Amino acid sequence: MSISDYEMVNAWQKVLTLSKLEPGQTVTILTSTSTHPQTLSSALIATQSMGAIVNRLDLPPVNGEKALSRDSLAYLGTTPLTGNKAALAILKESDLVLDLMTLLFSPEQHEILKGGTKILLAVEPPEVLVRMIPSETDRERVMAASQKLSQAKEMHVVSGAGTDIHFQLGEFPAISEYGYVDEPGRWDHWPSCFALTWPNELSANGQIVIDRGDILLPQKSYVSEPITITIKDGYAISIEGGLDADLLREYMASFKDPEAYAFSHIGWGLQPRAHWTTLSLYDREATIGMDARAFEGNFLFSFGPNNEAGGNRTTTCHIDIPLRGCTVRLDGIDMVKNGKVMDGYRNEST
Ligand SMILES: O=c1ccc(O)c[nH]1
Repeated sequence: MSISDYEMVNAWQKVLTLSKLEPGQTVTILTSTSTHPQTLSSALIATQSMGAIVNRLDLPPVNGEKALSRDSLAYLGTTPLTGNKAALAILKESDLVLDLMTLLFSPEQHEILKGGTKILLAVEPPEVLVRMIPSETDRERVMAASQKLSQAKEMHVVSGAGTDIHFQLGEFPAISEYGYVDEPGRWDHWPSCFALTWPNELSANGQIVIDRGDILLPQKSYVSEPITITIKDGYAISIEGGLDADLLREYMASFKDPEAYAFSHIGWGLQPRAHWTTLSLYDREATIGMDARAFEGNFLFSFGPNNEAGGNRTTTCHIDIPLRGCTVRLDGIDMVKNGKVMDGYRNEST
């Protein structure tokens, strides 16, 4: 069901207030051909209603002829900002960038954040954004989880389907995604609400079973028969199963890049307003699947780059895979048990 302009303006005002937007600050709204018109028009109204100096920067799309999907997270690395000094200059001069285009996993994003500019990504449909307006409660839960991740030395993930994998941790920071940018230099994604980190390089070993009903992104498909992935020293060395496995293996092979089989981020979902089922109710290209990434109790892992965390691996291939029914253990303590978040750690740390 669609959302009224009034509701969407109101949602932006809540998120911008949580993001501490002040009168007189400069906001630049970054758009491209895939930007949702209602998200844009309501952002322009909300930012001006809060006294901001508002710009809009519209950039032509890139990589259309290289990517095999139109999903903005499927083909990474270069963006319309690559080599575009004038566009970088306006964004670096802004206090807040509303990214309605998708800069994620780009070197330009880091360059903009370094100077203290805040970036908030928002590319899901308006009704999804309004259903998951972030809250300070979301932030508290995610911060507690990412604190546990930042203190842990090892993550062990198991499931009844046969997943049994160990990751060593500590080389990279823990990231908290809670949907608003309340500190200078912060990046976040509305909607989200999950904690993640990256495994130490070459440290992942074991197997992951993507079970029936688990989700592949950007494929936006629910796996119909299990896919078994063998992991050795940080890389997927085999991807076996039925048609879903063949499709995943062929898609990753099309990038002709051995780094596509390395791990990107690992973590778990904490958003009670996100649902595993939502993807089954949307046309494939109508969403980037944030319900799948954020639903409470998932184990979200991904293949691809680690430059987002400060690593030196960049690859244009990025696959996000949220699993149900896993137990995620940090240094022997269950953070998620059979797909249910154990919030006890929140009481300990807050
Ligand atoms: O918000 C996001 C979206 C995609 C991703 O891979 C990480 N975080």
